Amino acid sequence: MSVPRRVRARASEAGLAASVVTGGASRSMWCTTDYTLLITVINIKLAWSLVIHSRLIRLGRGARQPLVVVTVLGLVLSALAVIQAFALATVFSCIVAGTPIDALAPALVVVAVALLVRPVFVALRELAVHSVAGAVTRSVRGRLLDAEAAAGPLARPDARTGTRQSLLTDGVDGLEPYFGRYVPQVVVTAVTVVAVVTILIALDPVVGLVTAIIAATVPFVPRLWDRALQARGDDHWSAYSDMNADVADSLRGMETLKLLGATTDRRRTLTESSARLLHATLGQLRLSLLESGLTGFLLIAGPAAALLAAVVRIASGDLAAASVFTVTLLAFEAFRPFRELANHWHAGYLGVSAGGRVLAALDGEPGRARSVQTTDDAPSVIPDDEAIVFDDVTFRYPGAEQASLHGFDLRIARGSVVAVVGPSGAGKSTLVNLVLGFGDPEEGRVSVLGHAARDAAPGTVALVSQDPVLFSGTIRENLRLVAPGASDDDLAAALERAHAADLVAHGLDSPVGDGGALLSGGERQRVAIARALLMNAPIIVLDEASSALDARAERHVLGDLRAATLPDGSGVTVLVIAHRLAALRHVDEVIVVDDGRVVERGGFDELAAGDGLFARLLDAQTDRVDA
Ligand SMILES: Nc1ncnc2c1ncn2[C@@H]1O[C@H](COP(=O)(O)OP(=O)(O)OP(=O)(O)O)[C@@H](O)[C@H]1O
Repeated sequence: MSVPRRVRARASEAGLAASVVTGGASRSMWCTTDYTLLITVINIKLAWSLVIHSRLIRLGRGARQPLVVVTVLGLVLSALAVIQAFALATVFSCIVAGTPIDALAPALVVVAVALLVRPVFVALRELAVHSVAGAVTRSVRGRLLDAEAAAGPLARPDARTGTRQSLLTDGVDGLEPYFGRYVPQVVVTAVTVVAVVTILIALDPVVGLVTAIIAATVPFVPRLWDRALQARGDDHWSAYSDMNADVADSLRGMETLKLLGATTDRRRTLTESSARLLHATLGQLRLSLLESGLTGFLLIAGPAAALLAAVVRIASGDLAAASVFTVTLLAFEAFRPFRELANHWHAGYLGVSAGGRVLAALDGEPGRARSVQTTDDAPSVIPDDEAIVFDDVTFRYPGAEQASLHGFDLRIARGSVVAVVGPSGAGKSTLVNLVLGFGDPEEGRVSVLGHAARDAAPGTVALVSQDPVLFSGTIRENLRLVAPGASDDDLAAALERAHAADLVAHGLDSPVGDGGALLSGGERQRVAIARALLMNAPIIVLDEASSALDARAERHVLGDLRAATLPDGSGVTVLVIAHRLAALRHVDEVIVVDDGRVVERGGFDELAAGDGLFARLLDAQTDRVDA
């Protein structure tokens, strides 16, 4: 393989074959160039498809612009490094050739400028990396939270809180280095390697080819362990999120564990999950070190092989001796981006392990697996005066063998106050979940104000549960959550309607504590009822929401809710699930549910006077009170 004389001449003249590979190049050289470029392009394509996980790339769509900026800045830094290498090679060649010191000035100025501007671009790139990280985490975390909210509590009943929390925090954070550093570096590496190898081929095809072959091998090394590394990454993430879930469970249930005398057993569980995490971390580390060792060897072997090839070519007279500096420094630059990429490799794998789970959580966005609900297709035949309609509904929880509701029919008129009662496990909470649109029936339809429940506009149904969630902050902040524009008078009025005047007297600025810990159970429930009233929702569902109040207060709250109206003057529909039946004396209708079906319905007095399930449940409670 001969090198064009013209190229050799130039290389010997300046120590720099530098830039020019022109039309005068021989056919054999072009063949070599084509071949090398082909290898490099295949290499880039493979590296891209194997190193970059295309499904994961979708997660970075919120950060396209800063990603481009980081990549461009990375390319500028690489270009500076190559220019600096050229200038240094010129300096060395001139020194060796005994060129007067004045002639070195331009090259020294280039080196000085490159050294001076480099930190500026490094700083700019760091800022851009943080923008990518911020944009990716904001967008992915937002989408995950939306998916969580849309899925509702029934979608992933077996998902542990700590596991979901890990995904939302550390899992999303794991994507930061993947997108901020690893992905742009893959592009920078690919472009730099192609550019530097092309220049080396122009200098000397043999040296260029040797560099190209070793450079093409580097991205394949981690591929040898790809599956194992990914499996170890998955193990590591599972162990990590399981341990977090165990810690979260333990913290939440600390008092219960203490009262049950189960702290020792719990400690053992935590020790075991820590040991599993340590084992998974060490396993991943061992494999990473092995892979880093081999990659590191290739990164040293690459420039060394290029230097060796250059020495052989110089010895055979095919390359000017002065070119040795250019070849060596450029060969080093061809492998430098790989070194940076290798540093981010670990981050890349973390991102891949976490990203896979993030994608799984986002699968089917907005997040709810649908079953057979057909309301969309069927024209609505819901009369205007009906707020909630269950039309021959059969519902089964995901994975459950038995249906929890079968052939369930129920029509609740707008503005009415209706109670649903029944023994434990009858299906009352299931009914509430379906009204809230958290699940889809296997058969039949659930409609809320004429729409499929799952399509009801946000704010249509206000739920107050037995153990409502209050957020750390003041009473005012908790109420303003649903009515940001409400005045203090509005807040106080809502609290009074929820029979929480004592809390008004206390002051709206009173802190409620973590999860409402500074309030009693009854106070928490009343604040939650006031919050539901402030929502101005046309339907309010109280699921054992007044269970912590005394019987008189519970009766009063329910009585007041009868009078609740919306801003347009229409009445609020109230669905009450209650165990304390005596408190339901003034509701419009009582629906009695048993074994997933409506078994009785009617007025309180009518059912109480009968001999059905309601009368038996009422008798049982009266007997208990009498006893
Ligand atoms: N997430 C779930 N997965 C599977 N089955 C469930 C799930 N939640 C409830 N069930 C089952 O559905 C049936 C109805 O439960 P539901 O919670 O609706 O009863 P309930 O009337 O509200 O009972 P309680 O008064 O004790 O709260 C029960 O057999 C229960 O075991």
